Amino acid sequence: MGSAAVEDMIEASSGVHFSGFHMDGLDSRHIKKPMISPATENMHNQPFLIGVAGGAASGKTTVCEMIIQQLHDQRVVLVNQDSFYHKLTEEELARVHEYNFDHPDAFDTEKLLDSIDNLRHGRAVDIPKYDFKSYKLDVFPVRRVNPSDVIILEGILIFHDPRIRELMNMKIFVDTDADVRLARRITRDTVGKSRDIGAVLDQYSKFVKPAFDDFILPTKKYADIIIPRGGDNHVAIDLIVQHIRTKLGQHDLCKIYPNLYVIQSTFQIRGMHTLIRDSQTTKHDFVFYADRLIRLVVEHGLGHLPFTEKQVITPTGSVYTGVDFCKRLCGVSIIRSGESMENALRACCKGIKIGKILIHREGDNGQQLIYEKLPQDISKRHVLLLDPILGTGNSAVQAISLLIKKGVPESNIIFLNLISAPQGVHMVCKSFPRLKIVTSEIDIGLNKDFRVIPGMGEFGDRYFGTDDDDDQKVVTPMQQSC
Ligand SMILES: Nc1ncnc2c1ncn2[C@@H]1O[C@H](COP(=O)(O)OP(=O)(O)O)[C@@H](O)[C@H]1O
Ligand SMILES: Nc1ccn([C@@H]2O[C@H](COP(=O)(O)O)[C@@H](O)[C@H]2O)c(=O)n1
Ligand SMILES: [Mg+2]
Repeated sequence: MGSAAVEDMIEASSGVHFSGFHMDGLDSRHIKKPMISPATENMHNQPFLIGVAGGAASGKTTVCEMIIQQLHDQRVVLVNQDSFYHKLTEEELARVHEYNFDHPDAFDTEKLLDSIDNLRHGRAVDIPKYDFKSYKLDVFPVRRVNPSDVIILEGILIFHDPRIRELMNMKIFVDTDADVRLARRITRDTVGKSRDIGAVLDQYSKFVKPAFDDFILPTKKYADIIIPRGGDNHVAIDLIVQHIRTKLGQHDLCKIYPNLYVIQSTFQIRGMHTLIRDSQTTKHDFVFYADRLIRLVVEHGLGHLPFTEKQVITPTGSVYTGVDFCKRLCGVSIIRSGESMENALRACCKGIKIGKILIHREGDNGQQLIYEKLPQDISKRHVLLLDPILGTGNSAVQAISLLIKKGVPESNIIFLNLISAPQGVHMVCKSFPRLKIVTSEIDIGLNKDFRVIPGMGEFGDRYFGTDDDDDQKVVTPMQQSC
């Protein structure tokens, strides 16, 4: 994904992610509003942008219609590249059989980009309808396209321009044999568009086939998914729809960073977050609920380790085919807050070795590595890096860089935290695309003091009891019942 797209995502993804919670009943006068930038105030959810390319009559529209049908409960719009054909001059119209409709220059790509930009920023656009018979764009009535959760861009050359390609979250290439495409084209153009068969074959050999070879086929390499047999391939379409559904349920940052995992939110998890974030929660309850959440994050993180298949004999004498845990493993905690996660890791992985890293923070950027104690053979182990809060990402980057310097492959590091700020996620995921981050919630951002907001204050102080006035804190009904 391109830098412009990433910057837009940063802007949008810094916004509140309520995950099913409503503000009804809350008295807004008592809620301190975080200081947020105007860009964040205008935040919107980023649509999931899908590109569908392939030769003419390969089945692109058919595939798109099948996806849309399966996503009937979502807001999905289809934008055809055809709508952006340049208007032909009188001269071109007079000699239309010499016009190359399959060349990238036949399309008004700037206008297409402008429409996509508007849709991505939540603005409706008017798109002309293209009439294949008259070769004209019907400006009246135009088609009004509203911003949606999923935008599908379809067209023979939709992957040609890198600026459009970079905006796409998923790229599909419909791969259908040339003879099938030609046969369908002949039927479509003669029966559907009342064209003369000689002219159709002439256009095919003069323009369509060379353009396919020179411009369309070379874009196949950009596809994330290649669908052979188009609409007949129900398995591929089901998988694509499943993937889109997963992505729609995720935080915007997960759409751009495949190495970021936010554990599935439930009301239990939200309840635990509510307690640990509440400034009135007692130290005892803070530790109890933080430990519960940490355990969930640790278990989720362990799920990302490689495994080997293992068969055992059960007491009934039957064979059970399962998996064996990854053996070469260690934890590394970033002192001091990270140490709060050690017990959960020890509880899950008996006898696990745990190393420590201390990074001193001076303001935002003055990071200094003060102390490290790591297992000697760390380069041969998978490392679970522990820190409950990911803020600016500066300490995390220092710690990860140290692990890599010690010979730990980037892909062997799983960074576990409870709360992440988008700024830290961007920094870590961009710097280390092969590492995995597992977190339980992503917050709005950082305040001017680089503290995560809404956040939960100084985790280490609250967990280890080094903050003050614990006695004044009240016990809530939920704390009593759970
Ligand atoms: N799997 C298929 N089997 C039979 N006909 C198909 C299939 N997929 C598409 N078609 C037909 O082929 C023609 C071109 O399909 P379409 O989806 O419009 O392709 P494209 O959008 O790539 O030009 C249409 O008439 C369509 O009905
Ligand atoms: N006036 C026109 C405009 C375009 N074409 C052909 O349409 C093909 C693209 O449309 P698909 O739905 O098949 O993607 C392309 O091959 C153009 O040659 C046309 O024939 N007349
Ligand atoms: Mg089509």
